[in-house]
Amino acid sequence: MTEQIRVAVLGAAGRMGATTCAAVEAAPDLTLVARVDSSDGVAGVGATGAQVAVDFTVPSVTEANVHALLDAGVHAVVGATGWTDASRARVAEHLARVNADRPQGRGLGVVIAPNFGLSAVLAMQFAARAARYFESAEVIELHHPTKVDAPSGTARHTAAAIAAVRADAGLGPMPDATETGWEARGADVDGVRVHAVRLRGLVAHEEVLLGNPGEQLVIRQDSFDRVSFMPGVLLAVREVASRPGLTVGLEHLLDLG
Ligand SMILES: NC(=O)C1=CN([C@@H]2O[C@H](COP(=O)(O)OP(=O)(O)OC[C@H]3O[C@@H](n4cnc5c(N)ncnc54)[C@H](OP(=O)(O)O)[C@@H]3O)[C@@H](O)[C@H]2O)C=CC1
Ligand SMILES: O=C(O)C1=N[C@H](C(=O)O)C[C@H](O)C1
Repeated sequence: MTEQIRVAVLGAAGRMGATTCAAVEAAPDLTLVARVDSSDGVAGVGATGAQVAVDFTVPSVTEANVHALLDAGVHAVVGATGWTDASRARVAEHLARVNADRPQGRGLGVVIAPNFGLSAVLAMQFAARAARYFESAEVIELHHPTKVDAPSGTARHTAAAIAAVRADAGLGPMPDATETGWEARGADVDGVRVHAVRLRGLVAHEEVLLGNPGEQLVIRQDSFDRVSFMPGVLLAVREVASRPGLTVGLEHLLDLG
């Protein structure tokens, strides 16, 4: 029999949490040992024997959950949004501290992925690859109307990557003659405009528009069902223990990073 990885799911009653519980239960090498909801709190996860916890909670609690998991000696796979450079840096610093006290080769790992869907990861990669060749770039994310945060974590990550590539290539600000009505031009993420659509019937979708004189490149991905995120989530659950420290983005587990 293959060695089982014991998994806890935080936010288990939510849309992604419930889908993750089903995927873990269906995986022959994983055992679901805890379903943690908002009424339970994260404190008891260590006592469940979980080796890895998957966090699909909400932006307001996910960072605190990760710190509690690290204090309990549990690896973390994080899909919840709301992460910033500062909160990621605090987790990296916490990891360095706990791992200094752990035996060689037994360090804790945290994988934070703004999007576990292969189509989304590839769209972000393609957009970053293309960004240096275009004068203009804008991001449109489209989601179900029950989503609490905007713009999406994926769109922020996409825009930040485009901005980094543009800066590296020495591209200046994008052409934009707007003088009035800035509220209609979307959020500014590192100088890249990001537009958020909330529409009944949608799940999770993103378009990156790249423009030059006389031409346009559109990169689009669609997650029609939350099962699309599960291969990425399960990959991270299986890999996190062999990646001590902080990993941001599923691309690094797919050898795309
Ligand atoms: N990385 C990725 O690939 C993806 C990321 N996401 C992200 O995942 C997150 C969850 O999305 P979704 O499932 O749609 O949202 P839901 O609102 O359906 O689920 C969130 C769940 O977390 C629970 N929760 C809140 N606080 C706690 C807590 N302290 N401990 C345990 N559980 C808690 C909520 O319970 P209650 O309702 O009782 O408060 C709820 O059941 C979002 O940030 C979303 O953006 C979504 C899809 C893919
Ligand atoms: O809330 C969602 O649904 C999603 N959230 C993530 C995000 O904000 O990027 C990932 C995906 O877009 C679905």
